[in-house]
Amino acid sequence: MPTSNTSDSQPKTLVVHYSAHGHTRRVAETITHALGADAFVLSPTEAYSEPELDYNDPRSRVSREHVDHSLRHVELVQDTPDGFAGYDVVLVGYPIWWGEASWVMNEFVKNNDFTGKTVIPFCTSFSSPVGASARDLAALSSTGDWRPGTRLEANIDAVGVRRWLERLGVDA
Ligand SMILES: Cc1cc2nc3c(=O)[nH]c(=O)nc-3n(C[C@H](O)[C@H](O)[C@H](O)COP(=O)(O)O)c2cc1C
Repeated sequence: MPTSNTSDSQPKTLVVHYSAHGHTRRVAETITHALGADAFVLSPTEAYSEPELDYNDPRSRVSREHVDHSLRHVELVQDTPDGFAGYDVVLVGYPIWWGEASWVMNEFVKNNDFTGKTVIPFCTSFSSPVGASARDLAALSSTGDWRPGTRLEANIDAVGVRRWLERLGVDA
């Protein structure tokens, strides 16, 4: 449930993320605390097990989804955060999978109306840059003011979060 965003003059901010192994979760939690924002976690109806996430196994779930885009429909327990219409700024965090945004994000992006919202993508990865991942998510959504995506380090702190958003010119 919403915990903050008490002042009416402040933009109302939501941090949405998916994380398979906790790195993106850690960043999302840092951002949430730094901004006094609300949080929403994307949960696949069928959660990925460790063997299913094994990208070295060509038969694993994630490897098959990588090769065959028709398998990438990942149903979510909840597509739309409670009170979503009331948020001004939505930060969207995901891990990089094979250079792309984890496709767990796709249903969230496709099934929500971002009209009037500033959307700020961020990712974590082993080493890959954000690349086209954020632009690809923006292209999936026909609504919202999507800002450039940024790869963040898992150990980013509150000062780093503020610097990042200042660079983007975002008041969150
Ligand atoms: C299926 C899969 C594919 C991945 N592909 C890449 C990749 O192309 N480049 C990269 O730098 N890291 C890749 N990684 C590593 C993750 O992006 C990285 O560990 C990320 O921080 C994980 O975030 P999470 O712990 O929130 O899931 C991949 C991980 C998985 C599970």
